[in-house]
Amino acid sequence: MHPHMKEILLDEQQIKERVLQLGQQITRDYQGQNILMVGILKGAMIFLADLVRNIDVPTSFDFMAVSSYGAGAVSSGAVRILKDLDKSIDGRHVIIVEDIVDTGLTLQYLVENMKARGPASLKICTLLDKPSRRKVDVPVDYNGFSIPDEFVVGYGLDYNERYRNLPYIAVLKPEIYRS
Ligand SMILES: O=P(O)(O)OC[C@H]1O[C@H](OP(=O)(O)OP(=O)(O)O)[C@H](O)[C@@H]1O
Ligand code: HPA
Repeated sequence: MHPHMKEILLDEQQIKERVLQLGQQITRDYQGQNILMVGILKGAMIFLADLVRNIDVPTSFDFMAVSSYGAGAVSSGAVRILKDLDKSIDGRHVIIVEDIVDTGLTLQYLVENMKARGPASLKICTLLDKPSRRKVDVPVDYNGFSIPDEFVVGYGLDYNERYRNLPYIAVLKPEIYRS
C-alpha cells in the first residue's frame, strides 16, 4: 500500500466485480438503444474506461470538465465549465458518469445544464456515493458503493491532482490531507 494511505477501502478485485455488475445492469436497461456516456473529467476517466468495456449495447462517449469555485476539497456549489461536450446530446440517451457524489452540487448543476439540451433520457452513474455529505438531492440511478465520510483517493480520485493512478480506493492519512 502507498505510504500516504491509512487503509484500503476498496481493493482492485472489489472494484472490478462491481464495475462488471454495473455494466451488466446498464446493458439490460438499455437493450435496443444507443447510449452516450458523458464522463466528468478528470475523476471519472478510469471508471468510465473500465465501465464501457462491460457494456454490450452500442455506446459512445464524450467528456465534460467542470470546476467548482471552492478551494481544495470543499465544494461551494458554483460550477464553471472548463471543457464542454463536443457534440449535441439532443435526442440521445445520456448517462452522466461520475467518480463520486459528495455534496451533490456538481451533479445538480450538470443535470440542469444537460436537461436543457434536450436528451431523450438522462441518468446518473457514479462509482462512489457519500450520502452523509449530501447538501442537495440528486437522483443517482447507478451507484457502485456507498462509502463513509472519509477523504478517499485512487482509481481516478485525487488529492491535489495526486494518487489518481492507484489501482485501489484508499483513505488518505489525515496528516497528508492537512499538510
Ligand atoms: O458532489 P460534489 O460535492 O459536488 O463533489 C463531487 C465532485 O467533486 C469531484 O471533482 P473535482 O472537482 O475534485 O474534480 P476532478 O474530477 O478533476 O478530481 C468529483 O469528481 C465530482 O465531480
Ligand atoms: O473523498 C473524495 N476524494 C476525492 N475527491 C473528492 N471530491 C469529493 N469527495 C472526494
